[in-house]
Amino acid sequence: MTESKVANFVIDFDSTFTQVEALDVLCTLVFQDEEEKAVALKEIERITNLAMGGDLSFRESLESRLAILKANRKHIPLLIESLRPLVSKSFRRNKNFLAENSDSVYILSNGFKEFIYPIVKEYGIKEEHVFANTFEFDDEGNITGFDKDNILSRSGGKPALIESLKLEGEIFVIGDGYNDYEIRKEGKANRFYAFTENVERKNVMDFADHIAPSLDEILYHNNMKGALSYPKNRIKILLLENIHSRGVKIVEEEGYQVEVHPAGLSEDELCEKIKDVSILGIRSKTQVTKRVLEHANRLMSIGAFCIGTNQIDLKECTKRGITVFNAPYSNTRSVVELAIGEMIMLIRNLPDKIASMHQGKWDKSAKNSFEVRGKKLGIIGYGNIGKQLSVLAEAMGLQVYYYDIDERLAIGNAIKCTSLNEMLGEVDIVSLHVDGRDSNTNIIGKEQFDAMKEGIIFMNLSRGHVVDIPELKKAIESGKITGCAVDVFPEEPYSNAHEFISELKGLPNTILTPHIGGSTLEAQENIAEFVPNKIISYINSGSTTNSVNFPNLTLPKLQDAHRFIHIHHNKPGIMAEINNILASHNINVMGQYLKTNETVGYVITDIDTDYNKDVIKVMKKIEGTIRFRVLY
Ligand SMILES: NC(=O)C1=CN([C@@H]2O[C@H](COP(=O)(O)OP(=O)(O)OC[C@H]3O[C@@H](n4cnc5c(N)ncnc54)[C@H](O)[C@@H]3O)[C@@H](O)[C@H]2O)C=CC1
Ligand SMILES: O=C(O)C(=O)COP(=O)(O)O
Repeated sequence: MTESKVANFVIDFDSTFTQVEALDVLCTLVFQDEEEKAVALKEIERITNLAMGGDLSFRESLESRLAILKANRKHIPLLIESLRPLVSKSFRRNKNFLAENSDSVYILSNGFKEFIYPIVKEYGIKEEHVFANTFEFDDEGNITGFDKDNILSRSGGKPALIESLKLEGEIFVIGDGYNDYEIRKEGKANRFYAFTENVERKNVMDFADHIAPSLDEILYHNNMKGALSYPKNRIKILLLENIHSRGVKIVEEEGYQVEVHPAGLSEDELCEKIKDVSILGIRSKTQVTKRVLEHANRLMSIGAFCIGTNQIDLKECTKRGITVFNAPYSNTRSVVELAIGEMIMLIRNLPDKIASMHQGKWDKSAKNSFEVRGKKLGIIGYGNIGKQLSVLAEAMGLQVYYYDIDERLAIGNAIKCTSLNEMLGEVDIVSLHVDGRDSNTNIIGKEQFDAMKEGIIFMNLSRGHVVDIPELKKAIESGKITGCAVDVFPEEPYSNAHEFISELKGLPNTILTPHIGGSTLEAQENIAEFVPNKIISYINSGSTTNSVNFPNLTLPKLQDAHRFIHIHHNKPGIMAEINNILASHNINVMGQYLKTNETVGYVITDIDTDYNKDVIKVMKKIEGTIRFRVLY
């Protein structure tokens, strides 16, 4: 980062200050007929791109575009109205910066002053700092051409104009087009920022001194105070395991640098990839181990786009001040529906019957086929999924029993069991819905299968390692289990391209599914909306609502204040130290929030915006500090 110094910012208008090309918008206002409009727009866009890419002289392009347009003076106010809401987001955000630095901000455009100035003046930009072409009109107000004496109506006009201004100090050009780069090429500017918030032109970006996806990035690059404490484009998010496009869109719109992978990554691959990643998005497959976290120099947050978080070393994340969020309810219903469907299929022997039909065998018989109505269902793990299954099963006439290691209230007429083995000896169908904590490894093994009633139906849609697979196989082969559904396995293939290997393959009346309990489009879309919003809220405000490993703090929106976020190892005295430091720096505290868990303390302090910045260094040095950041 360079030291702050007075520089002149020379800013392009079309597709830089605004998100669009103004003449394209004018076209949509002039042509009422949709077909005519589409043809004209296409032609104008083609010509604009040729000129922007440096393949057509600017004057030729301007003449051709105005000739196609046949616009009139009366269209100009309409154009201004249309452009006003289309000012680029980062320019809107940094309105104060533009106004406060109006002495050194210039607009340099090959567009037209008649519509440019009314837009930019609202951002404090001075009229005498706006350089652009001007229209010529006939007596009826029709736009017939442009002032050909204006240097900006010629190719190479921008460098020539900058030279004529004889500006003092450095000149930084911000633009999306080749003609903006030309100013730098001709040696009339010190730096060219290719502005890519609205369009990315490769042949412009290739020449840039710096590629800037937003004005925030340019201000940050120059150590100047903009609207954001940290430019969003510097936040890299890596999304693995085919996360629904809705989630990708949300983080793209937030302005993050997004990298997407359809499958999971191995530990080695992830160790390499994670180095410059600030946010990681995964599903149930990716193992975020201690070793991965040791490589995660910049990681602030992990989004598990699923329910289970046993694939993440949560303790290590907490120690490192990395927040973890999941989607605790979004696929609950999908799992429950699959469990209901499967228990009906199994009790009717459908997996075997279906297989026989495909082999040409017609086996019409009621032997070993039953209704689920009136049967006893035992649910192990009476959490969100277990409870919802309880409600639906009861509605179908099953008698529900449940067993949970924690105190869980019965829903409806469900019967709570205090002993797992006793419950297993009572029920006709058993369904596992525990979480995947390590201590749940093989909780269903020989002893539990032995305790089950003869002819039981067994389902596991929770985690693979909770069942002893060789023992399950024996129980199926012995006929103790007459129907079995397994959705989750101790070893699952890395991606759809890898083979599924399991000793459960080929067993009678056994449904094997590829961990799809939560794989419905509804669930995936809900998850993809829920998790990014939690992470974005954490990044923007520090809120940790619903975090699975951090003390949960829901924070008010930051207004006219700076926010200090201090994460530290939970040991006595740190809070007092923070407050002593704030007091000794004469800092006016406007609000303070603290929450701890057994590992970390999370302290948020909102302070008056005018403060001695030395305090930041001192806060970072407090012994036990894991992370410190400032938001505004
Ligand atoms: N197949 C799939 O695609 C999906 C699988 N899942 C799995 O289902 C699990 C459960 O999900 P939720 O119900 O939302 O979680 P939850 O956390 O609401 O419920 C889990 C319940 O299991 C209980 N429990 C934990 N260990 C136990 C044990 N040894 N014996 C008895 N009870 C025990 C807990 O006390 C808790 O009440 C998730 O953790 C995940 O691993 C979740 C979604 C989709
Ligand atoms: O939500 C969960 O815990 C699941 O097991 C679903 O995982 P998935 O997103 O399908 O990899």
